[in-house]
Amino acid sequence: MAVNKPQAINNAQATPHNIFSASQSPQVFQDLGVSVLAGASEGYNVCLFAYGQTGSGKTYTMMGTPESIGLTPRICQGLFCPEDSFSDGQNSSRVEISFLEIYNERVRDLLRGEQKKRTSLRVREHPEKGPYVEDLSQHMVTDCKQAIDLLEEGIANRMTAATHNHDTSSRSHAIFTIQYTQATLENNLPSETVSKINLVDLAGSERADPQYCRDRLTEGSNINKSLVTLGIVISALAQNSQMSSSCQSINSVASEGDSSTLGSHSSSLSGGAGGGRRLCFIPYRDSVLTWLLKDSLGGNSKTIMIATVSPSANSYNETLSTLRYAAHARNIVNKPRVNEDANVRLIRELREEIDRLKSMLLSFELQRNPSPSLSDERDGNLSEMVLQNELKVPEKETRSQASTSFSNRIFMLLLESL
Ligand SMILES: Nc1ncnc2c1ncn2[C@@H]1O[C@H](COP(=O)(O)OP(=O)(O)OP(=O)(O)O)[C@@H](O)[C@H]1O
Repeated sequence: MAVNKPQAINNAQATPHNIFSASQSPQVFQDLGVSVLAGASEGYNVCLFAYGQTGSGKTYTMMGTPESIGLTPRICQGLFCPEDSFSDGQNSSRVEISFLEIYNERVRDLLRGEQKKRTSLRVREHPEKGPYVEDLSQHMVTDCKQAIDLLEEGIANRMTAATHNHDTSSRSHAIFTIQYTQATLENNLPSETVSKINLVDLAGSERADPQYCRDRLTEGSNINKSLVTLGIVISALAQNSQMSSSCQSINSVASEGDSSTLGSHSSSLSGGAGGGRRLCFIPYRDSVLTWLLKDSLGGNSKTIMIATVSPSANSYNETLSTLRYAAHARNIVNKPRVNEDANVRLIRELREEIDRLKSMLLSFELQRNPSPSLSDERDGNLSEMVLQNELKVPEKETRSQASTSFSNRIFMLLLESL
């Protein structure tokens, strides 16, 4: 799936020897896992999900086996492993883990005590943070072993059953989430970034067989329903992204050709430059899976889709369908942003602005304009802007929800720098 500039990574993009025989070799981690860790260390949300027909290797890729560990445990290792650490000694980090499954359109916590294991949880939507699962347990971990223990506990609690193609088929979608919080001190200014890493192992799709028992049929129809919704969401997002980029190129041609026409082309896609076409509605809420992955699929996240396919000729139709999904997903352009405390960012930007205006004042001072009235007026305006920014910084500082010690430190630094 694309991320601002296309960075789609699926099997079709992997090196040729990977296409049908991707093993659990460290290469899969190198190709995908390292970019997940890099994105998280920069403060982005990251999502990696495996999609493909039943038995094609999703769980094997995401979780692995004791002999050949998968991407999820390797990513956990990467977070804690000193040689892969992105910390420079000035940073401190906190890791919290949650693990849920979506079974028959209900959310279950895979890391709950025995008695609460089967309780289904509610999905709610926060106006800023987006969809979340109410009462989902969060587990703070301080080393890799604790993270892997939680992963194993969750896998043991997950729903599996035998199907025609696969003896231990995953009958639920599993989302392993790592919340990675980093506190850093950059140019003596504190900042805190929070990245969410969603590692998703989807349930496999399979054609319904009337000989299955009722439970299996219900499971199958729910799995298929959510995967169909995922497909609709992916193609609608891809369509919107394509419309958006064609609109941008029309705008840039227009602005190059005649700047006076810019206003008429810069309207939203619904109407104006989109040639009358409207952005598609994205039916995220038609399934719990797409609702929970709303941000990962079409919002603030760097997202990678792994398409797993079977080499068997019998799976031709399923393989074709998986590759179609992957081809659509490649066209999606997400808008990831660093998840930084907004007040801390504003204070830093204002401080940069103060520095910029101060240096402008200084350079005007040095090469004074022969026309004193014009120069005085310009100097007066700049001084006014510097003063305005200086006033804004402490005001923002008071409102900041950031830690008091951090805030005081920023204020002291600003006072020192003035
Ligand atoms: N690249 C691979 N190398 C070796 N064995 C593999 C590979 N991929 C999958 N397998 C094996 O194939 C079987 C099915 O794989 P897996 O459980 O990962 O499928 P799945 O796509 O998750 O299926 P479902 O959707 O039904 O859960 C497993 O026994 C797994 O060990």
